[in-house]
Amino acid sequence: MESKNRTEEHRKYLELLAREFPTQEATITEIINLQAIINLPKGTEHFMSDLHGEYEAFYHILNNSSGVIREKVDMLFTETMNDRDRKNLCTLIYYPKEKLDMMDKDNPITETWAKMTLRRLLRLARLLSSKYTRSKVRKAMPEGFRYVLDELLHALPDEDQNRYVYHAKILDTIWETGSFRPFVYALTYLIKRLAVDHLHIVGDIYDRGPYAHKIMDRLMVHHSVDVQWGNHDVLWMGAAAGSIPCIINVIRNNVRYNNWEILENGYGISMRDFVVFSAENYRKDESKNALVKAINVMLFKAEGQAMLRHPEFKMEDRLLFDKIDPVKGIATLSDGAQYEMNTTDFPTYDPEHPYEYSPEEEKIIEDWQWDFMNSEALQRHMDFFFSHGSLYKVMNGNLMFHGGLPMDEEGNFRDVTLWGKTLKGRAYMDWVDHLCRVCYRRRKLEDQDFFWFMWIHPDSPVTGRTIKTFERSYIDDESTWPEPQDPYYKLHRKKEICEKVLHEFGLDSPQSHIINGHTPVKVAKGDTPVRAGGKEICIDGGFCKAYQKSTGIAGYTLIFNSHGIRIKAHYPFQDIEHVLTTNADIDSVTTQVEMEPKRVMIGDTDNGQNLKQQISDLTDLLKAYRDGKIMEKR
Ligand SMILES: O=P(O)(O)OC[C@H]1O[C@](O)(COP(=O)(O)O)[C@@H](O)[C@@H]1O
Ligand SMILES: [Mn+2]
Repeated sequence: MESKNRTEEHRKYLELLAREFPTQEATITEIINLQAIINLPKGTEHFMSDLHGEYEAFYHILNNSSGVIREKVDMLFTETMNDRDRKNLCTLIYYPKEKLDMMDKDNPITETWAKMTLRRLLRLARLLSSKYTRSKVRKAMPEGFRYVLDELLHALPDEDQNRYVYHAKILDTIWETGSFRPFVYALTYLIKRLAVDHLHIVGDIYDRGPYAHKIMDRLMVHHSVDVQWGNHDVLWMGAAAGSIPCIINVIRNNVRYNNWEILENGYGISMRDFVVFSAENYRKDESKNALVKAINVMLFKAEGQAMLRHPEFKMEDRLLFDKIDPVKGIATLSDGAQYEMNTTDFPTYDPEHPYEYSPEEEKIIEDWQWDFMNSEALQRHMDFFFSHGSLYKVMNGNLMFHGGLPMDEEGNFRDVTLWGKTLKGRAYMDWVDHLCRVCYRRRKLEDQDFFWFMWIHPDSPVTGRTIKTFERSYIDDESTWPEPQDPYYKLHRKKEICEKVLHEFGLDSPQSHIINGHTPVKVAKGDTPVRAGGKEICIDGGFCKAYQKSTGIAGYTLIFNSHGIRIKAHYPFQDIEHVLTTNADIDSVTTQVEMEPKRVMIGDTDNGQNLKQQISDLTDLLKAYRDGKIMEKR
């Protein structure tokens, strides 16, 4: 009975498939196409993490494809071009418009140079396209020049003399019709598009740096990308869903780094009333910034209220704002120890009701909540996190997440009770991912609070530490600042723990890795991104300028192609202007993490498994046509 049902279901499925492939020829063509694809080398995946608003560095690394374009240019042209010319060619590929503008200003571009450059770009595009089917390359081409590009890329010019003449004629026409520039734009776009097949962002796009909104706009037009949520991203989701403690944390993170543009111009969040309120109510006689003093007070009130609403979060020891002496400037921490505070400026503090907002604070907060919830751009960016993102992702043998999983000291997955369910390991991660999605849509008070839990709580998979914003804000004695972390963040340096985590997610291959961010790799202090016998790779390398002193570099990209995994450590990036005038690239150091025992083909990837299934279904369909069980439609 069971198997009869299955046969019946399969037949129905084949009938649906027959709508798309109505004849034997159509079916055979598709089988051949898919067979060809699975025998190509796997496409290149790039991974980046902890971008923290550094749009320019991010954009440059996108443009230079993490340094891969430079490698290919060197590979093809070291014999025939000197170093300077190769660098010039790279800069042209990265920033074609700006580079051509600059060249034109000095000397008009000559026909000879233009044609030589086009030939070089075409050779490069040909090299990069060799890993893809012709159809995929065609789809990757900008529409306007698709036909010409296709002609020029396929059938190599040295195949025969006629081809060569034909290609030369096309180049003549491009020059004569004044299409050189748009053609260079199209070709350089294609080169960049082919150099990276898929991009993973392992969290923390937002905060500290100024232009996270521009990063989001760029990611939203990327051809193939996914995001694993970071704690800062989740904080912004919560703010967009109307959570007041999340909103105030967002404002605080950006006020402290002077990022007005993202708030005001990026998302239309008005800071005016808040600025006026701070100036009128907070003293100027201290070195402390009035805006920071004002936002801190609002934060500890909002967070105190949230803790009181949620005794189940068990955060009593973080209820510290009611235990201050605002006049003497003394804070009492949960262990009873007292510390001098760095300010006594608390104009809105009511000792009877320490967690209540003043009427002015209340009004500002209400307006912000409206702004966040009604910012079209912000809502669009956050929607993208849900359509293209998740808490974790498993792909081609790798497990990606921003932070970690709750563990005990022995390395067992630790139970967490959240919204009525007690779970651990992967089941807990799935539950948290699910709750984020539900809460983002529903947006009731408890839904909003859930995002704040995700930002602040040691049990949150994207945070995993006790956040000490109170101590870091008010107490200069830095011995109170360290934020104890979940045991996971120590244990994940052991190979057997990583293997256990990977196993939990169905990954048992020797070529599996955990890829994460969240804790900056302090290269300057001898730390390395590859740990646990190669099982754990942390790529939080400090795109964030504020952290570059401790990391010593300016970000990592991990590159996983058919030959294996490499890491590129990038050195600090100045700005685009500097690249254009000096051809400076972001220098990078490459480390081979792992070589594949044999070249990885598409058939070996997760997508390859789907394709093989499709081939098998199409083969069944072909048989059904031949046996007369399904009729062809011509
Ligand atoms: O995910 P990240 O980048 O570690 O950010 C979270 C950390 O940021 C902090 O809020 C400190 O921020 P700043 O470095 O900007 O002062 C810590 O309290 C917290 O642990
Ligand atoms: Mn983080």
